[in-house]
Amino acid sequence: MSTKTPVIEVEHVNLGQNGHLVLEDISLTINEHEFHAIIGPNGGGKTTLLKVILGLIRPDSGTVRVMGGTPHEMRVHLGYVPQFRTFDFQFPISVQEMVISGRLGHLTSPFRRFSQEDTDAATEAMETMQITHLKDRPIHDISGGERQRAIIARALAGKPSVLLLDEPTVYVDSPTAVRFYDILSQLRETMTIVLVTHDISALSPDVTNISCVNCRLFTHHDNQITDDMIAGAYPCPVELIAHGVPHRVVPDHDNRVFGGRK
Ligand SMILES: Nc1ncnc2c1ncn2[C@@H]1O[C@H](COP(=O)(O)OP(=O)(O)OP(=O)(O)O)[C@@H](O)[C@H]1O
Repeated sequence: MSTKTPVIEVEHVNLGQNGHLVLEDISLTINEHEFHAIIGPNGGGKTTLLKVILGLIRPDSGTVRVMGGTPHEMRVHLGYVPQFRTFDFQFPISVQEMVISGRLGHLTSPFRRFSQEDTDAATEAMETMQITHLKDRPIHDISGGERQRAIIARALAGKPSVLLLDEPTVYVDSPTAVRFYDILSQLRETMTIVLVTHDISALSPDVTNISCVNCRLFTHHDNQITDDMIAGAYPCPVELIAHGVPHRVVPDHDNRVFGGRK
């Protein structure tokens, strides 16, 4: 029997923002080499949960362990791909300069220059994301899909053990998203992947685990989106995950839930 090694352990996390409870009693374990999707409606707390895991926001109560340590201690093992819109693409740097900036967490001093190891890691990350041909182009001069790949290459340059991505397919078309998910599936051989998205119609068939967040967390520790997860997390009809989408991971379901409730 294979043993699972937890890399992220969230226990009884509560967090309020501006007097509103955003995360309520969240407990979640993500094991090594999982491709874990965190889904949920807009404003449901997905990004906030990701930031708690990354140690960017402290919960009001509860604990977060990353590879047995605190998120702060283990920061160098976490690769973070924030939402696309948080990047300033007018910054006058090339794709290669952007990608190698993902090595900053590995510098032992802010005054140290990038080493050959840093350059090699950036080169490898650009190869993985298939953007080597763009390396000398200014980042303001490439397409949205290419920018998205550059952001992910930047995270990969840090050689993370866990890659956390926030809405990575929002600005890419369907064929690009499919290629992108193929790359993520390959990356899973060497790292754990945590992907946040509200767009459950575009989930990869290779996702191994799905958790649903809407203040509280609903999960079944596998890759099924079940009636009770949807009923718990989505306050309104969810036809968007329904029919005609290839590779869907929704099992037989109760029309009362999927047809529009509440
Ligand atoms: N810094 C903050 N101050 C006040 N409220 C906040 C802050 N950050 C998040 N919130 C609120 O917390 C809730 C959850 O936000 P969050 O961004 O985590 O949701 P999400 O599920 O990622 O949404 P989306 O799919 O729209 O990106 C929202 O109601 C949001 O307005």
